[in-house]
Amino acid sequence: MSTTFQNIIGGKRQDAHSGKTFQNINPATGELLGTFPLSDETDVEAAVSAARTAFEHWRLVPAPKRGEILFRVGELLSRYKEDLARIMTREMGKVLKETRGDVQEGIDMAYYMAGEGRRLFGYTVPVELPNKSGMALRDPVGVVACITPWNFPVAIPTWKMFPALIAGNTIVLKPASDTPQSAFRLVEILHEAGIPEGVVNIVFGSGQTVGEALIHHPDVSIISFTGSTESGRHVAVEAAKSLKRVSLEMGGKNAIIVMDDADLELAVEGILWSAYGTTGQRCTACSRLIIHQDVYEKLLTLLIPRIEKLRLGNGLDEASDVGPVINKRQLESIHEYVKIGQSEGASLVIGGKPATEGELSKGFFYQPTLFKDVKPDMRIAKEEIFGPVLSAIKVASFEEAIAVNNDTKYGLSSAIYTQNVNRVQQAVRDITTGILYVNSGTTGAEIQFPFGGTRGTGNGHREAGIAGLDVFTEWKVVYTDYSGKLQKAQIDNQ
Ligand SMILES: NC(=O)c1ccc[n+]([C@@H]2O[C@H](COP(=O)([O-])OP(=O)(O)OC[C@H]3O[C@@H](n4cnc5c(N)ncnc54)[C@H](O)[C@@H]3O)[C@@H](O)[C@H]2O)c1
Repeated sequence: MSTTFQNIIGGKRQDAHSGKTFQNINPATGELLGTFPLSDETDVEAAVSAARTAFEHWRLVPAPKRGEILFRVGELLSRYKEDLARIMTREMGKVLKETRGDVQEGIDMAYYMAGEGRRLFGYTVPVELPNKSGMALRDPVGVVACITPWNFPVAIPTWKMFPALIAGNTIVLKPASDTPQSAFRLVEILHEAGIPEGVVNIVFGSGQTVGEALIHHPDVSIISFTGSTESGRHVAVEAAKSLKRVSLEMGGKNAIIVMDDADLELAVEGILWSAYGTTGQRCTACSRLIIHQDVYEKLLTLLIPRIEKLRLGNGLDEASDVGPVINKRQLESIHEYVKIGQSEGASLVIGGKPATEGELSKGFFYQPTLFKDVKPDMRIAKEEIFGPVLSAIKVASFEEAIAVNNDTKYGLSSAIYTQNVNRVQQAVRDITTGILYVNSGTTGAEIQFPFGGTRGTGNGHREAGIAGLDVFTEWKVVYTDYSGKLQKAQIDNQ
């Protein structure tokens, strides 16, 4: 059943100023799910204005009280978890167990940040003069624009909004146009939990119009962006013109290294989950498999039948392992990369085509694909494909494995399978990445740790954990001199 949705601005539901709309489609079936407002600068202006007004009272609400509201958000997300997971599976395709996990990330973040309401630690340290004190505390920054992708439609907005909210900021959320319904429901739940009107606003529309207007709006203090490196670079360049603070979480070309001493059965489990989970459409998905030459053929022999057994299907069907890709454009882009891989001389072992049998023909399904004999400088080994395509690369040594892993313009997640404790320690030292997994796949971040990557994956910020608060707060240092006289630092104590 298709429904018409509206923006939520200042607590009120509103159509786009233009009156235009766009459609929300189920990628597994092609079915129309809903119609959303195609907003423009006027809608952004209204949303930023509502957020700016709300900031003046939200920043004064004691943080423990803000935490109580976030705690209720966590409770409501738990209550509505199944509904939200089904909305998400319908609009972006990943299988139910994964969309339940996506909501769970939001629940975890709500409880974690609710607790921060009674911490938000600053610090005090001694000062150099007598009868004087000093402390550093965190101030909110103002209006935060959250620009989010479609692959984690609930988790990613919560990773941005909850730390921003606990710190006293207000929000304009612009979700991806492929997954507007999950974001809409999330904002409804925030309001049901008691988030005051105007504190969280949602505006639907394109990156080129709504996103741009947010980047350039003088009352937006921070852009918190997750998406492709190409879009993120553009956001950074545009925001730099007004010295706007930008936090970027972008693409990945993540690798699993399998050494000659690895537990190969265990490695196969991690490879399957990391490469084909979410149909390969995770920023942390494994798309490069770096295998020591002594176990190369043996590992592939174990892996191939397991890939063959993966069941493609509608994510709402509990029997499905792998859902569709997000849209036709992405399906075509993946297939283009497969053709590039073949033309570069890689050997296609399995998959390599859109899946069109029976019901699959209605949606955007792609066969789980494996290439072997891939060289590190081939495009399929260098560029983010964002689909179920894995490239197996053979290496002769541990050192070569590390070098191949690090030779990428991205740096989000890496993994190594080995039983050798010395190699583990060397990998911890030498792999340049934001996240490293030992004897596990490249996915599975937990919200209490910093999340983000090096090189083209990010711009030095991290989301989640305590580090996530740094994006949304400004340090303020307060010196109090109770000596009753002018004391000059660096002068009077010489
Ligand atoms: N590092 C991470 O934490 C992380 C997590 C998930 C996804 N990703 C990355 O996201 C990408 C997939 O998501 P996507 O296809 O939605 O990315 P995308 O860059 O196309 O879009 C992301 C968001 O940016 C908006 N946008 C696009 N152009 C814009 C512009 N000019 N100005 C402002 N906003 C603009 C889009 O409308 C969308 O809301 C992949 O590259 C993936 O690796 C990264």
